[in-house]
This record gives sequence, C-alpha cells and structure tokens, in this order.
Amino acid sequence: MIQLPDAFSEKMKHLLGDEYDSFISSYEKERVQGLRRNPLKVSEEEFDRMCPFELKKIPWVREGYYYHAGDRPGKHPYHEAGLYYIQEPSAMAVVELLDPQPGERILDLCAAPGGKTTHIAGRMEGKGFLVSNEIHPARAKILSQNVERFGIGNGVVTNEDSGRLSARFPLFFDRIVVDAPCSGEGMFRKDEAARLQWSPEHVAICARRQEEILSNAAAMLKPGGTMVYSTCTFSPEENEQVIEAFLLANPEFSILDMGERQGLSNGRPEWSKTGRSDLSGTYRIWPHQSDGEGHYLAVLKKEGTCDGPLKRTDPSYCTDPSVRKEAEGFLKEFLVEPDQYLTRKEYILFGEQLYLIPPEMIDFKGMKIVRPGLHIGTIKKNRFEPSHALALFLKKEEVKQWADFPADGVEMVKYLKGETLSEEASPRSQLSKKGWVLMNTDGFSIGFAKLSGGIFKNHYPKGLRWM
Ligand SMILES: C[S@@+](CC[C@H](N)C(=O)[O-])C[C@H]1O[C@@H](n2cnc3c(N)ncnc32)[C@H](O)[C@@H]1O
Repeated sequence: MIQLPDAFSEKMKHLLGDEYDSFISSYEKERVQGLRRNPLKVSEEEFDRMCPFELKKIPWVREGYYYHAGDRPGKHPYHEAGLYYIQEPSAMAVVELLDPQPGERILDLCAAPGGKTTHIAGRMEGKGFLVSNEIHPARAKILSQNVERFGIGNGVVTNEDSGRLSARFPLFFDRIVVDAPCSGEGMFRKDEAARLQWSPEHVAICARRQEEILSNAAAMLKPGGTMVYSTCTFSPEENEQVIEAFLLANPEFSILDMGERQGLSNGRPEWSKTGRSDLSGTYRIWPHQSDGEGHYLAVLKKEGTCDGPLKRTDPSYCTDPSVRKEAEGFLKEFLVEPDQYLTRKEYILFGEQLYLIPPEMIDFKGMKIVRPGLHIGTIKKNRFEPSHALALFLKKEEVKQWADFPADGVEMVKYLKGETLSEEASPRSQLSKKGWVLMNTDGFSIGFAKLSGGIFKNHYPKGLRWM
C-alpha cells in the first residue's frame, strides 16, 4: 500500500464520510492502463481487426481502450507509427466533453505531453486550426514530438505564458481546454513526486494559479464558445471552488451540463463556498467508483454569438517562393497529387527548416514557437531532406515510392534501430528508382529511407531509435 500524506487522508476522510473506506481501499487495486486510437490514421473497425493487444473499451470515450500492462503497447512499432496514444483513462473524458469539431479553432492551453492535443486533433480530422501551448520549454518539446508522431498537420506548438498568449489571441477560439497544473492528488497512486510535494499550502498555490490561467483562457474564447476546465486532483479548492470564483468574476459564462455520462459522477456544490447548485453539472471521476484515476471536469459556455469567422492577419511573414524550390521539386516527384501542397502559399522557413503553416495561423512574430505547422523538411544548399513529421503525416497511398514491413518481423525492428535494410527484404513495395522511400509497417507510415543500390539507407531520426 502506498504511503499517502497524513493531512491528505484526514481531509479526504472529512470530505467523504462513509465513502472514505471504499475510497481508501481503491489504492490497493491495480492501476488500470489506457490507450487511445488515432482516428487520423486508423478506423475503429481496422484497429479492432489488427490490434495485437487484449483490449476492452473505456465506457466514457469513443477512441479509448483499457490494455494489460504486460502487452507493453508503448514498445510496439504501431506506437512509433502513431496509431495510438497511451493515456490515463480518466484523462480521456476531457476531450469527449469538449466535443471538438472539424474546421474549428481550438486551443489546448496547458498541453504537454500532448494527451488532450492528440485527442483533439483526431476529432478535427485535419480541418481547422489547433494551437497547443506549454509553458515549460522541455515539456513543450515532448509535446511537439507527440504532435509529430500523431501525424497532425493543422496545428502549431507554442511555448508561452497564458497571459502573453491571451494578448495575442483575443476572442479567437471556438473551444479551449484548460487542463490545469494541479496538486495531482488523483495521480498519487503512480506519481510519488506528487505525493512528496503535496501540502495544504501547495493546494492553495495551485488554486491561485488555476484562477489566473482560467481567466486568461476566458479572454481568448469567442462569444458562444466552449471551454473545458480539468484537473487530476480531488481538492475542492482546485475544483468546485475555482469554478465558483471564475463564474462570479465572469458572469458571461455558465456551466454547461452535459447530462449523465457513464463512469462520471456529479460535482459537489456542498464543497464550494456558496453552495451554488449548478456546480452539480460539473463532473468528478472517482477511483472507487470507476476504472480510472481521480479527475474533475467542468464545461463552461460563454454567452453570445460571433458574426462569422474572424479575419486572420495577412501572412506577409511567409517565405519567398524561391526558397522552396528544392522542397517543391521533391513534393512534385514524390507525391501522387502534389498540387494541394504546391498551390498553398503559407510556407515559412525557420533557419533551414521549412514548415507549412495552417491557413488560419495569425502573425506570430515575437512569440515562442516550437512547431509553426507541418514540418516539411530541411533545406540545405541545393538539397532538400524531407522531415520525419512529413513521413508520419503522409499515407502510403499518397506517395509514389514506398516499402512495407510487418510490425512483428525482424526487419521492422532493424529499421527502428537505425540499421540499413535490403530492398529484397520488403514483402510489399512500390519502387521505381533510387531516392526517397516512405517506410511503412502493416500499411502505416513510420519514417523515411533512401534507396540506393538495392539498400534502404535508414533515415529514422537518431533521437527516436530503439536501443
Ligand atoms: C495536467 S498537465 C497537462 C497535461 C496535458 N494536457 C496532457 O493531456 O497531456 C499541466 C501542464 O500545465 C503546465 N503549466 C504549469 N504552469 C503553468 C502555467 N502557469 N501556465 C500554463 N501552463 C502551466 C505544466 O507544465 C503541465 O505540462
């Protein structure tokens, strides 16, 4: 049994009364594990047919499954191909309640490592504009890698403070997720650092920060827009009381009750300061009632309507077309239908790196950007090298040269380790000349290689290679 902070146990006993024994004994249960299918790459039907793991559906989310820890899906080629994201099951409820739609402008304000972002992107089907922000630079990089692995082409990753972001995007987004930094009481079972860091003072500090972040988020939401606030903690100070204070300060917002949801229970008005009854329309997930860790969620609606889409700023910051000559040469030769990329004007060069910016992007001069859009490749003197992000974004059917290897074969492991492969080793391929080849596993793109003299030279990124 894990050692919980005494003051935390006492507080929960006081809050839960008769329910406390059942709550505390949930810490003796084994932790459940979840993964979420990536609809950008694989349909439910196909996933159910081909997935080698023993899975069971998570009741509160369309794309979610429980898996057995022994299956180790994080160590499978399908993970590297971005077919799924490993995520705590309760955390998947956030985007289910957000209900993002294709074509919308969506902000994930506290986004690393990318659980909600990858979920949102799947629901957007590549249409619309997703901004994923993370304040800590190292975590923003991990977020950016997950955006790449998932094959997201309509998103940017920023590394900003919520206040600076708010000044840049006033009344801009249709939907916002504030998956706030919190005291992490719901994660005590797996996160020792959260247990050690916990104190009543830390809970109070978190609550103040949450109020500030939420207020900055509110200014970025369009009239009529929807925002989901979530934490992975039990403390009323960071949950019902944050929402209560927010609604008091922002009367144009109200709680959107999304009705009964399997596995989710009601928020607790009696744990707020004023006892406002609408807080029962917020949600809690309890580890002694559902197969998932502790979570809190509130869906907030901003009143009003917006008259048509807001204008984006003129993309005068886009790169001069002459710079993209080599990249366009590659796209023309490599893609079956290159026109959709060639006719787009929104390219930008960051150093040697060429990106295709989502059409909705605003002028981001002066902002800290980790990934300004879909990374197309590197432009060196007279040479273009396609990026790993492009490989994961493209599908086999979209390219002229590809090779495919079974996920359970030794060749795929060799590829992921960075070794060269022989052309003959590929059971399925479409190859007509030397040069760039999209490598696939069981039909899903996983990286690039360069074919020369019957050998696939490995271009799987060094930092991602299996040891
Ligand atoms: C609960 S985690 C987010 C998890 C993420 N949404 C996901 O699903 O993978 C909260 C994040 O907020 C970030 N954060 C911390 N302080 C912040 C602040 N003042 N403003 C915005 N984000 C902050 C943390 O670095 C952390 O990555």
